[in-house]
Amino acid sequence: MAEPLLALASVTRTYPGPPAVTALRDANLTIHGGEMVAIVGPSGSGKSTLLNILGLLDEPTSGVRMLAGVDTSVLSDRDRTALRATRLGFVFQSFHLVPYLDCVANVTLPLTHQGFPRQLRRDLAVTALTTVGLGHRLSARPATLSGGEQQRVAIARAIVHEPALLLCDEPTGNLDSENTEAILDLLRRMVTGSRAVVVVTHESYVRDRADRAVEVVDGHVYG
Ligand SMILES: Nc1ncnc2c1ncn2[C@@H]1O[C@H](COP(=O)(O)OP(=O)(O)OP(=O)(O)O)[C@@H](O)[C@H]1O
Repeated sequence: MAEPLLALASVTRTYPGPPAVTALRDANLTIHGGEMVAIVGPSGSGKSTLLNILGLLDEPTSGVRMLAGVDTSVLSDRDRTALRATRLGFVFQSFHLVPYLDCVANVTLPLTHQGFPRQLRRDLAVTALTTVGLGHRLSARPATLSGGEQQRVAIARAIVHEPALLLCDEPTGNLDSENTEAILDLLRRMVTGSRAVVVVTHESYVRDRADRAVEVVDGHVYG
């Protein structure tokens, strides 16, 4: 089998407090390119903590995290940030678009510090916006778009640099059922042989669209 995109082995995360809270206990998880994985579990069970660790936004207290074969604990902060910026993309419930920038400018943001020439940045943003069905709204500001369209821009921004792993936190939480379906279809299309999509969700219909569900219960990761 191909090398996993991302693997956690015996990962524990304890917030020091006081009081200290162990939000993730001895977690093992492997994610391969080509799969869509749902992360589910009760409120406070550790889903956000897990997502932050998967996304290199937080560090394990103990255990090993490998991203694309690299043990991330040996990296400097700078190299870890660079790995996150090139290999990972993020989609959030509240779209986090910059209100005074148009769609193209929002989508080029992740490329700004990666040394791409301006014209290439624009071309990549136009391609990403076309992929999500917004090729006709390139110069629109977020406030002039529907919620579903804003989330499409956020997805374009998350894939513009061709990340290996797309991490989504309740991506349909602010959308009606029609837009939810469309966004789930789109996220499924983002899964390729070399790319995986991970979705934290409370919704059973989102879970049903994934290839498998990982359950987090009281900091334990199952599945
Ligand atoms: N920065 C922090 N400091 C201390 N404890 C924290 C911190 N962040 C989270 N926790 C605790 O860790 C546990 C897991 O929290 P986490 O946010 O990962 O759960 P969750 O499953 O994402 O919850 P929800 O579904 O409500 O968003 C909870 O007991 C929470 O109170």
